[in-house]
Amino acid sequence: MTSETNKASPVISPIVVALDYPTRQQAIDMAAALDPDLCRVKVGKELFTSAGPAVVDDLQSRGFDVFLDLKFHDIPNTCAKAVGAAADLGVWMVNVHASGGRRMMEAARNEIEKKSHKPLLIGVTVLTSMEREDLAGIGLDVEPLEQVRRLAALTQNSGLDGVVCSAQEVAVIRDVCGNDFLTVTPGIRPVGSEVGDQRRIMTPAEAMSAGVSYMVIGRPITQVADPAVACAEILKTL
Ligand SMILES: O=C(O)c1cc(=O)[nH]c(=O)n1[C@@H]1O[C@H](COP(=O)(O)O)[C@@H](O)[C@H]1O
Repeated sequence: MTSETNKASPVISPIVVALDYPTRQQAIDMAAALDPDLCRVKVGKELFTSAGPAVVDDLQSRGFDVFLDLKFHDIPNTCAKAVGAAADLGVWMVNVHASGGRRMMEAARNEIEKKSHKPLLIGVTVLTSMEREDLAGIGLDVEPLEQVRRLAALTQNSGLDGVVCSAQEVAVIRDVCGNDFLTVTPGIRPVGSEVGDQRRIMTPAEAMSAGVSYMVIGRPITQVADPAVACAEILKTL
């Protein structure tokens, strides 16, 4: 269900740089150091909440495809309208929490189908910061891989274009959902970089071999002395 608009995107790199900043200016400064032919960018909750939709316009006018990562999770009507508003911003990709369930995801899909610009619609499975004990804490007595597999199948059956998951789960998702179903993987950590709050991680090269469609990378690029060099170095390993 990938839209024509997105198939036409000229960027061949799988890297999506997470612009997790508190101000528009910091995000724009980082974008200025990056090449829109070598990566896409992600606007998440921190930046969107502080800078608003204008920052999406700023980044798009600089040539970047924007992944609007607001992980919508609400009743079907509210979620669908939010996804529709994201489509109206012209973003390349938008996501919802798959745990919002089939009716919520179908409503989001249907809303996008009404729009002239159709972003890729992606379901977040199990956050890459979570491991088995975190799932137990919310009442799920299951391995992350099993929960990811279940939510990926539900996401595909609800008509979405792909999932956010860890690169560790990509092989299983390809088995269950096929090669056209997109996998978007945060939790990417080059050898030697700080793991921080992430738990289910892989290096960029491992993620590439696992067959991820896109890898989301934040701090290993944005928190180093030369982000452009870090991005180029990671690309070289792929
Ligand atoms: O949807 C996401 O992008 C996302 C899902 C997930 O399961 N884990 C995850 O880390 N993310 C986002 O991916 C980015 C990862 O950033 P770093 O950990 O700094 O590389 C952050 O902006 C997270 O909000």
